[in-house]
Amino acid sequence: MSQRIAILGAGVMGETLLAAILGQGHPVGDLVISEKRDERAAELRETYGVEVTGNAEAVTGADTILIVVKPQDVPSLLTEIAANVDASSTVVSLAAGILIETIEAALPAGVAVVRAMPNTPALVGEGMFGISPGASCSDGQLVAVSALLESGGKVVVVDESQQDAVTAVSGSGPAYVFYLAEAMIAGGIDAGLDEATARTLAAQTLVGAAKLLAESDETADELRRRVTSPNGTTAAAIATFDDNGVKDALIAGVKAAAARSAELSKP
Ligand SMILES: NC(=O)C1=CN([C@@H]2O[C@H](COP(=O)(O)OP(=O)(O)OC[C@H]3O[C@@H](n4cnc5c(N)ncnc54)[C@H](OP(=O)(O)O)[C@@H]3O)[C@@H](O)[C@H]2O)C=CC1
Ligand SMILES: O=C(O)[C@@H]1CCC=N1
Repeated sequence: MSQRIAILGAGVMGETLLAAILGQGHPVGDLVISEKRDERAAELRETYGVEVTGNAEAVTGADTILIVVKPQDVPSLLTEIAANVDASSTVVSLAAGILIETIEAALPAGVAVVRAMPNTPALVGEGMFGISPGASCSDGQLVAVSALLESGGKVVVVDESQQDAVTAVSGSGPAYVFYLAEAMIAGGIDAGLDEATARTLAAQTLVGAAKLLAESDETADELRRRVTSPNGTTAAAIATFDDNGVKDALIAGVKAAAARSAELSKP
């Protein structure tokens, strides 16, 4: 049975989800994306062959509605679509910090709501999604949302109370890794490499280390120690990081992201 999917918001994450869902083999005719700007709408039609409309039109008759606008734009969006959302629809919000109860209160009673936190590696099929069901979401609806998002990567189900932490670790996390990559590339250039070579070395090192972490039973700490020969090069680097409080600063950064996510949840 065909499932009509509406994506509301055609920014970085909206386009990422569109590409991932199409990549999973969903017929383009089952999808619709909303966009106000004519130029952007034309670009989306041309690139993906997808239907582009306004929000109210997009949600009409949609089985699954993905909300992918900025958190501050969610309340007005909900007001705009509420009358056109069918009670049998599943609404998935990917907006950081927006509570399930806020969405449920703005939509017709009984609409199934799922809060999801994605990340941008979904663009290459290696995303991470933390999802939380609302009170009206059945097990079957949650499984269907999970299967849809798996088009972009892995999915874990968490209690909504953990969403600020999920946001801080995996939602914002790719930015921390790119920050590390920036530093590895800059350090490599200072040490004598050209930029392209430094980028290749850094990128493949991050891919390889991430794969090792994902596939190994060892802790991150154990894996790090296995790279670190006594009195060797890695020991010199780690000692310098520790002297400069790098790990403490990163932990503080993750906590700041969680705190900001919690702040975004406040009315
Ligand atoms: N980017 C990321 O890594 C992640 C993002 N998210 C969440 O995803 C959501 C979107 O983020 P992101 O894609 O980065 O942001 P963007 O700003 O790139 O995209 C948001 C899009 O929504 C559009 N928009 C704004 N208001 C409306 C409206 N009323 N109807 C339809 N479209 C509208 C904007 O258009 P215009 O620019 O014209 O206003 C813009 O194209 C956020 O809530 C964020 O918290 C979550 C995890 C990771
Ligand atoms: O920075 C943000 O607020 C969004 C949520 C997680 C990643 N990007």
